[in-house]
Amino acid sequence: MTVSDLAKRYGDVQALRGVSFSVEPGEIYGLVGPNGAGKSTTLRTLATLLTVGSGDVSVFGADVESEPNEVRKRIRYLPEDAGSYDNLTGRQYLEFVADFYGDDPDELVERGVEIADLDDRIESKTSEYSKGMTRKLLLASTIMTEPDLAILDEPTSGLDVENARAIREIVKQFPGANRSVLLSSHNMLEVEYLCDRIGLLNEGEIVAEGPPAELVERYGVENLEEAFLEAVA
Ligand SMILES: Nc1ncnc2c1ncn2[C@@H]1O[C@H](COP(=O)(O)OP(=O)(O)OP(=O)(O)O)[C@@H](O)[C@H]1O
Repeated sequence: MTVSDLAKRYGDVQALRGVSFSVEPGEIYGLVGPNGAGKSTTLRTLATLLTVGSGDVSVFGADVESEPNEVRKRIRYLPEDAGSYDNLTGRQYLEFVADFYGDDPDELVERGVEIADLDDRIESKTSEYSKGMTRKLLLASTIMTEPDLAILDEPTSGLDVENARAIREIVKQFPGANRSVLLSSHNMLEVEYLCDRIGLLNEGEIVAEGPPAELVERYGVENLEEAFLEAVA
């Protein structure tokens, strides 16, 4: 997956100013930056939901603008504010999603139930779920289909410590030889733990990129938060 010199404007707002990065098979790549840096805009463009302003964006060789259906076959996207269908139980929601994918929906649902790890609450209506339970269900429904690329927008935002940790473990387990993750976060500790490489995004530009430990070393600082401050200074 490659993003090359992506720029994007909303009216007067220049949201992205020439963003370039790639995600290699098997890795977890994090786009990290403050509110408004352009993380969601980048992820939504990759997920074929926004037009490319200028630049090139391709996923496994397919161009997101000219071949969006090819891209959609290979990716799954979890928006930050995603909801489920309130009148379904957790299991029914997984069944609903599984029917769109794969030849064996039952197997997908079983995998989803296992990933969500909600015990018997999987049989409860999702309208009764806490935010953490909903996020676990949605993340399970996103990755149970084993996409080549899972695009996760702020997967742990707004969750308590325990739920955030559960989500991180699910994400950490996901990559395989041909499966990678692109996520966004403004939590530096989280990306330090999760990501093989990160891109520090600020005001629509990647100001530094590399493995978290290498960035810390490059700037001669104690942690990623300080590295970010140095990179934008
Ligand atoms: N639909 C829109 N219309 C106008 N401006 C927008 C729109 N969506 C995003 N923007 C602006 O584009 C810039 C980048 O926004 P984006 O949501 O991509 O950032 P972000 O890094 O995901 O931030 P957050 O962490 O707050 O979600 C911001 O200045 C934002 O106000």
